[in-house]
Amino acid sequence: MSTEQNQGARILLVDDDTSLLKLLAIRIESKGYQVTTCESGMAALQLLKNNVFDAVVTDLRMDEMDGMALHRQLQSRYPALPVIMMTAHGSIPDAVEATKQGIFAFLTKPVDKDELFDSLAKAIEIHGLGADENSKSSNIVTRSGAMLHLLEQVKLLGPTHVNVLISGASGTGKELLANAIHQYSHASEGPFVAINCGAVPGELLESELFGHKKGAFTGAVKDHQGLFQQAQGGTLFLDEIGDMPLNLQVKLLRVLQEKTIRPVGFQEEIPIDVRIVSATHKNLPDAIANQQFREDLYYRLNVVNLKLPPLRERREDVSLLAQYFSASIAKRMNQKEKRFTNDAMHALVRHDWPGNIRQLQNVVEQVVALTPGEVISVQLVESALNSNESNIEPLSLNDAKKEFERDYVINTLKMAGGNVAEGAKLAKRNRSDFYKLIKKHNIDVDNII
Ligand SMILES: Nc1ncnc2c1ncn2[C@@H]1O[C@H](COP(=O)(O)OP(=O)(O)OP(=O)(O)O)[C@@H](O)[C@H]1O
Repeated sequence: MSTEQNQGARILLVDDDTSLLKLLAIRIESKGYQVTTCESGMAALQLLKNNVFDAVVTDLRMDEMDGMALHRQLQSRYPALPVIMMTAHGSIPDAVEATKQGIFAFLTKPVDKDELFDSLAKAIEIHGLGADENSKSSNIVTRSGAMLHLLEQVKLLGPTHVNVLISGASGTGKELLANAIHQYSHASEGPFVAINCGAVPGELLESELFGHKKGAFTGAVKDHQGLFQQAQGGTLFLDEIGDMPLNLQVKLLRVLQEKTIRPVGFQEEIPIDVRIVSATHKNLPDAIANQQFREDLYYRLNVVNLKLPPLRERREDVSLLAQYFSASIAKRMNQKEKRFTNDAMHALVRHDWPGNIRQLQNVVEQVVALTPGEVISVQLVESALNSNESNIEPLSLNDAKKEFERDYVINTLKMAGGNVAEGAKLAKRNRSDFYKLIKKHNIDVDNII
């Protein structure tokens, strides 16, 4: 890590030897760090209550609370905070034991300044900068500049009631961000209701969203309240909006314009007061160009667009999230929190995370479950990364083509209102060719709308 990247990193320096404290502070500040000093473990804990630090450098031998006791306190209160311990020559505890306890580095006094700078730079490279205050008010764990900027926008947007479209790859935290928008809105006391439009078959989605009357169709054995009504006075999160069938897109647009819904089989309109946050991993302008998404609906939903970066573009969040997930498991299972060795953490930070935060969460769950002691090894992390990656099998080119062709025919038929001749025209194919495609993919034309 370069000196420029250290700018702003906040170091808490603890030593009861005041002259050494001053000297070390000047040295560390000369490298571009911000240094806060204090003379006891208790004072350090007090400072940590109201300030965020990125690393702690502490003396081992101190009266009342020594460096190890301070470290134990820090470990339970701030597990992601790296601790560098300084000690007089000859009193270094067994290095293996020290690493097991999660101490980032042991330095002998008199401290070699290059060794100190190396340890600090490495600690901040691996652990990144501390989570920011802004992220604490939502459930979003982050210290990434891009994410903190997004959270600032969320704070501003929350109370405005405008529709927000979140774009980002799978597992980047779209639902969590949608929930943060809700938390910052005036309707935060109201319900937050989420639906994945891609996971519900088209024919069911309409009644899921708008509800239905008993007997409106076969299987409608009683009145059903739709999600719009369930979200009344709150927020409705429409995940994977790009997968919504075209006929429903028309209905949704009408709802957004009229601010009323009509459950299937109902005669009367019901007024609704619901804020819409939607999300997609698809490129909607492309879907519009391919006539798979309505442009007018896009502009209604996309009053403001928030883009969630993939995890590999905010690597500074990896260690924070990994420790957060490990701590959450410990809390859930009522166990002691398991810690990663420096090498294990480095392996996580270097990884590319195609499945983003959800994948990181899976890997952490896996390694925590397979670690008998308290320290998670690099070997275990590497094997979890390998097995996890091989689970995400890419489609073969042939399968991808088949999938695309099938979706294309279905969407074209939808646009043609289920009329095969019209569909063939839109696809610029003759009718018998288009029929062959319908047969090849086993598409039920009668139920296409
Ligand atoms: N910054 C974060 N801090 C803590 N947990 C997070 C964060 N981002 C995501 N998660 C967790 O990761 C998991 C995936 O997040 P989420 O469901 O919000 O992603 P998504 O983008 O909506 O995924 P998909 O596109 O697959 O629906 C969830 O368990 C969520 O709580």
